[in-house]
Amino acid sequence: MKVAIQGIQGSFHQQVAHQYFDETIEVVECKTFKDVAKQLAKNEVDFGIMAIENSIAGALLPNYALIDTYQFNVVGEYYLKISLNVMALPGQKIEEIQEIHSHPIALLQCAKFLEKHKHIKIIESDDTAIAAKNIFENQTKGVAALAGPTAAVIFNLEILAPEVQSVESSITRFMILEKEITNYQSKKINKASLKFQLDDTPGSLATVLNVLHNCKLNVTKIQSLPIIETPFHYSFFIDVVFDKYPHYEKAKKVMELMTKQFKVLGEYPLGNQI
Ligand SMILES: O=C(O)C(=O)C[C@]1(C(=O)O)C=C[C@@H](O)C=C1
Repeated sequence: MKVAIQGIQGSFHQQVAHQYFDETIEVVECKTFKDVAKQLAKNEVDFGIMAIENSIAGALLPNYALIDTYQFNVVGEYYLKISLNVMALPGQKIEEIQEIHSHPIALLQCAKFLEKHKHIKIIESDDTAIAAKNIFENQTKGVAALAGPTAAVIFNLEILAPEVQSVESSITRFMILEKEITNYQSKKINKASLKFQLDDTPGSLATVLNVLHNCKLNVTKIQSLPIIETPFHYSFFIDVVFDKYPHYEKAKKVMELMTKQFKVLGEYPLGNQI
């Protein structure tokens, strides 16, 4: 089975791929999330994995847009604890570090640390592990990477400052994507990701939320995304959790009538919350 991820060996996406599936899968490394989408769209891989939100840095909005425009199906989700560490070639002190390289979402998670070390220049990289790999391959002194502990082991780097995320518990939620739904998922479905638009009239969103409440659905996330063709109008992306599938089916029928462009992005089992 082939699974496309953004990042290389030692990245958080790679960890998720092996933990969600198993060690036997073939991981297809991509430079960008767009490349992950292209691989999946061309049927080059069976699944794609995309980070969708982090508990400190917030939503990865471009990934909402990719999942929507490529019409992928969300077939699962995975929550991973993110431990970010400052790592560099062995024998250096934090005072000697002039640059720190990492994925932009990882950098955002460490804003407090970076604020305290103003002498360090912040440079964005494609993923956390590639930042570590570049230091190792070029044997660059004075440069650190912000990455997970596995990257330090793989690329022989020393951890100068462990766990520098702004709060101890940083968790990223990842979406497991398929182009066409297969029957891989045999677990109970109790979560759904939905998208819709509304007329810009008073109470239109409140009415939808009331329907969800009346149908005993718990809204776990609501995200709006601009409709780029009509400035300051938005699409809504909502995640709901439910005990009984018929309750969700009822809500879905009402929402199909009440909203515009209603779309189910995926129905899947709620991931294990950390
Ligand atoms: O750079 C990595 O290691 C990734 O897997 C990417 C990514 C992200 O896209 O948010 C994954 C989890 C962390 O939140 C930080 C970075």
